[in-house]
Amino acid sequence: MCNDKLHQLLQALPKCEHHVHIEGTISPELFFRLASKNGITLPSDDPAFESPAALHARYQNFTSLDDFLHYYFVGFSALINASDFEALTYDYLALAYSQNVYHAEIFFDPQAHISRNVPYHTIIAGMNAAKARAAVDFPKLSIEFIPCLLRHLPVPSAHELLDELLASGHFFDGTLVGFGMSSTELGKHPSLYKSVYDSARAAGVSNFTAHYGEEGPSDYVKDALSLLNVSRIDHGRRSAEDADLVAQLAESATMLTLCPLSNVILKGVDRMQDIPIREFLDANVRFSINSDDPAYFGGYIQENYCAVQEAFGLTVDDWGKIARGAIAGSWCSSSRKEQLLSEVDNVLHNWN
Ligand code: HPA
Ligand SMILES: [Zn+2]
Repeated sequence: MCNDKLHQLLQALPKCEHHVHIEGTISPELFFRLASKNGITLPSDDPAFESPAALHARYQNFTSLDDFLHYYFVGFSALINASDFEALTYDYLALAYSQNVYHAEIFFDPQAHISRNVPYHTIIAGMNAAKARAAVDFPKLSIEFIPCLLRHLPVPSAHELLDELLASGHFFDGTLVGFGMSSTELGKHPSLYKSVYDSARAAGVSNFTAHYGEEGPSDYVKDALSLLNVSRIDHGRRSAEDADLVAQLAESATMLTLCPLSNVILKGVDRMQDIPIREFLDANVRFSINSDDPAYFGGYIQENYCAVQEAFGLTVDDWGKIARGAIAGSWCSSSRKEQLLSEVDNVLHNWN
């Protein structure tokens, strides 16, 4: 919780979360509980897996994205049944709603489940069950799901994933709202995935995003825009290193889904103040503020908003711009955007 006087506004502000990996919401406690229930053997060669407290402690010392990803993917091993995915998703939605998230677009990584013989339909059954319960319990919250291809796996595996997703029909019945990619960035140039994105687009998928500019250079972001035709970039922090790219992002209204605590914890920046929040605001680059993998990075969306406020001392107008930009960049209907905008306007109006 931040001490800034804007804290109450930041809590009350209706929020859109566009960058949260559902598997990144598994706390050490839930991981141990599910692993025990499902009879999963924990890695015996790493003292971090001796207890939830030891795992928490290890999460304070990530050295890089790939160092984190090792623990992130071990976390997957505890997720076996639809009920596990339902519990994970519902718990995230409950917490997000308590922080006034009104629109959540949630990533998940099917390849890393299918390869463990957990079928795609098991994941979706669990997440959909959570979504159905949330529709009753959290009436102001809209929820979308976005599968991510994993870049540490061979490219043919991404094509296989796309084939399975297309065969499910889920891009066209409202189950999946778009397509993204994540995992290791360095060495994974967008050109490697052009054929996957082209195939998805040719099959009728709309709404594309990709993680770039987290560890990788601004050229990766530029090339993702031109080669993959994405309308969003996840992270995109390093775009600020290229003034022409910043102008292009502003001109095209491409949204960056920034994850401030993630960048600090994974050592992408030394300090929160090094994230180019002020530069993006001044250049009219649209961005949202997100939690990424909140169980690993020490905070959900509210803690990210507060950390940004503490580092940058933003004004009410700045927050209005961020909140409205996040709505405009959301993958929801224009009538839903109108509703979200009026919720934001209500809160801002009453604040002034
Ligand atoms: O921040 C991230 N970057 C890349 N891959 C990821 N998978 C989960 N979180 C991340
Ligand atoms: Zn991410």
